[in-house]
Amino acid sequence: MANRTLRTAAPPALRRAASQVASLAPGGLFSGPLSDAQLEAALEQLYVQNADGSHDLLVPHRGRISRVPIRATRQAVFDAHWPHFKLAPPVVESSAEEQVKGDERRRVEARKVREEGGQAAAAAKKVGVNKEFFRQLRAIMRILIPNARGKEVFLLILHTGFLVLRTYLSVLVARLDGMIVRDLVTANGRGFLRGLGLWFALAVPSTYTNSMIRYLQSKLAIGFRTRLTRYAHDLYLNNKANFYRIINLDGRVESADQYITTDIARFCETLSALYSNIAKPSLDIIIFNVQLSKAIGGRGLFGLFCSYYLTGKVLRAAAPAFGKLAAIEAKLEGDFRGAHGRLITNAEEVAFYNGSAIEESILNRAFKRLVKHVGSIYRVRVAYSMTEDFVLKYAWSAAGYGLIAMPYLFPAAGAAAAAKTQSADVGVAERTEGYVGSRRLLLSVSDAGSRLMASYKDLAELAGFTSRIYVLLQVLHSLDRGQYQSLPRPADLAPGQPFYDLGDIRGTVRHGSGDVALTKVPIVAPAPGVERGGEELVKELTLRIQPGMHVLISGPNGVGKTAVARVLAELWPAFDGTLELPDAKDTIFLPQRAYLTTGSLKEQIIYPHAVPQCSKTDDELMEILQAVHLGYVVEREGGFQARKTWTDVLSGGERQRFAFARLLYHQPRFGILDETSSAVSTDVEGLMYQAAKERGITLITISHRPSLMRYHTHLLHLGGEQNTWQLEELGGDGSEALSFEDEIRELEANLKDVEQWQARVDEIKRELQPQALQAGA
Ligand SMILES: Nc1ncnc2c1ncn2[C@@H]1O[C@H](COP(=O)(O)OP(=O)(O)OP(=O)(O)O)[C@@H](O)[C@H]1O
Repeated sequence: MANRTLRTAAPPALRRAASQVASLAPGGLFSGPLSDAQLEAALEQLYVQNADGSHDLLVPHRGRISRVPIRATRQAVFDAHWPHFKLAPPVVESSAEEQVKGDERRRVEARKVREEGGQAAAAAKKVGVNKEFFRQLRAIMRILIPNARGKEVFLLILHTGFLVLRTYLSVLVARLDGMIVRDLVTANGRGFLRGLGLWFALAVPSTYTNSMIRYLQSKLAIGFRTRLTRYAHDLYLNNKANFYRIINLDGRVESADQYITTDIARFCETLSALYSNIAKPSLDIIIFNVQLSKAIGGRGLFGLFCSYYLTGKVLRAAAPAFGKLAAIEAKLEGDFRGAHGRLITNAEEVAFYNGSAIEESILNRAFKRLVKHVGSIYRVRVAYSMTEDFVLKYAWSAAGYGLIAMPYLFPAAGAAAAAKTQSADVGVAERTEGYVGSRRLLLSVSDAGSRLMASYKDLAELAGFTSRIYVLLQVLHSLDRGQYQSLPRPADLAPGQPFYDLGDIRGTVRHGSGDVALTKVPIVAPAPGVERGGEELVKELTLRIQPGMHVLISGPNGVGKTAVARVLAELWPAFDGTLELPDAKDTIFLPQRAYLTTGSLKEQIIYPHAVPQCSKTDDELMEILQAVHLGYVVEREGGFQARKTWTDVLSGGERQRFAFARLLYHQPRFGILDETSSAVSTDVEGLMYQAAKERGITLITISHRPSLMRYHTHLLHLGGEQNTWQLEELGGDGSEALSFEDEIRELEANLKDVEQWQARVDEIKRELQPQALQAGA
């Protein structure tokens, strides 16, 4: 969609198309080709809201639009799963001495986790096919197969049916093989031709069965992936902003995007492939061995099993830690992808600095680490593959030859007597038939065995992916419940000194208040997994902002101004005191960087509303844009429905004005603005502030610009000694507009004083001259 403007449809046509899209039955499909208007309507209208709160996505696909029902995971489901994902409670030490030792151990562990790049990386070192792996897999299976009547169960049953059918067909093929060779040896042309006909007749169901097995395996993988991705999304993107917490308030998972996009996909593919890779050869081995036992007898079969057992032992001992290697590979893939993501996000800045060379070396370093690791996996695989090949292809076959030959070389007495009565030719033919059949079965067993052994390697790799997915879900579950990493208070911290541990948040938050109020709330920069805890930026802030009280927050860089906004937005916790907040819909936060979403021009104004929620007409939206001096953009960009990469086409100031337009569109009771107009000229800035106040929005502004004081009634100054703060009432009602004329007048008045200041500077310089100082002395 990059930089592509769709042809603007006439509004009535668009409205008609939109109503067609909305009236489409759930699960329904628009048959193509769609008109431009319909396509626009569907692109614009991301989803259709249902009466029960669920929504149906409108997904354009190959010139059609399908309506896909999406049901959010219910809280009851998360509650039921929580016991399977929660961390084991810390061991309670009985004596004070043990307590100290336990605390030290937790500190060392946290340090190690940090050094190793997150919990997932640390966990990767312990993965393998063990009890913990099966526990984690069971917990994830609850998400993949939520009930016995689900689609996945049906797919599994069908899949199993085809697996059995394929094994049965293989047995038939083995028998037929023997018959064809027998007819050849006895020069039975008719029998040979009949055998060939049967051979082709069997080929049709065999090829169909093989294709169906692959198809069902892929269906199962995509079904699992859909369930797991939706589950992770529901936890990641809910109203608790867990996507923010996982990045900023928790050090356990790095690059969550890699987990959700790539690791989940690889986990599901490996899992569903593993089912066929284990079920099919296991079934083959059982059925083929039953068949073989008819030819080689009970003793032969016992010998065969002894050889399986021995080779299994040898291979297991020779197998490297595939799970651990796979988990580390996934982490390194994540790092590499993350480095690329960072470059894309900051492309313009890097280009301005001409920073390609250093960025390339950062990317290459991440890639090199990945390649080195993958190279080492290949190396360890060479030795393992050699052992596997030798054991499964050659040792098994040799043992098999010996076992098959037994009945022929050492026939039982009765069988030998019977053989004598038959003609020599018939005896040779039957022996050949028996031998070829058994030989094919044996080859199949050997093949099944090697697939089973190979699937042990897949199982070990699955253990690696399982551990990563499990850690992701565990962290998301615990963040969703407000449970963070906790560390003990450092022993050397003075008793009166505060220690801010994310595991010990004591503040109270009350929603539904008419004001924004903080009572003795310390503003603390959280530090997940850091021994000394969070850093106090502002000491116990107490402040009540009532409607109509416009507060400007100022102070030096890094003092904690944005941190106050983060606490008010509940992104950072209130470690102590009481926070009173209005309902979420009554407050809008405009962050420092003006965020632009993907979608149409209209969606930039109404964000985070989606089109179906838009409460204003195009004319009303135009009025809002004019209030922030952006009216011209609609025509320039091709209408409200135009879709572009907005960060590329809007200037910095325009982006900030769009953010202000959002404030006017939502018209909340409180607007918390963080340097929202730093790139906007002062005259337009003044008009925007004026427009917001006229709409009854109480402003809480973070800014370094003193010119903004005139739009506020109070000044909160941060950055006093020992993190103190000061609230000052500003003169006036904050309603004075600043125009260019006002600013010029103000500057001219200041210029008048310049002569006086210059005279004073000269005076000071004179007084500081050495002669004057000596005279003074
Ligand atoms: N995600 C974070 N995790 C931990 N500490 C942070 C985080 N973001 C910022 N900090 C720290 O919190 C302190 C306050 O940051 P904040 O962004 O509130 O500063 P500010 O007063 O708004 O500065 P500026 O005027 O430069 O925007 C800084 O020292 C910074 O190092």
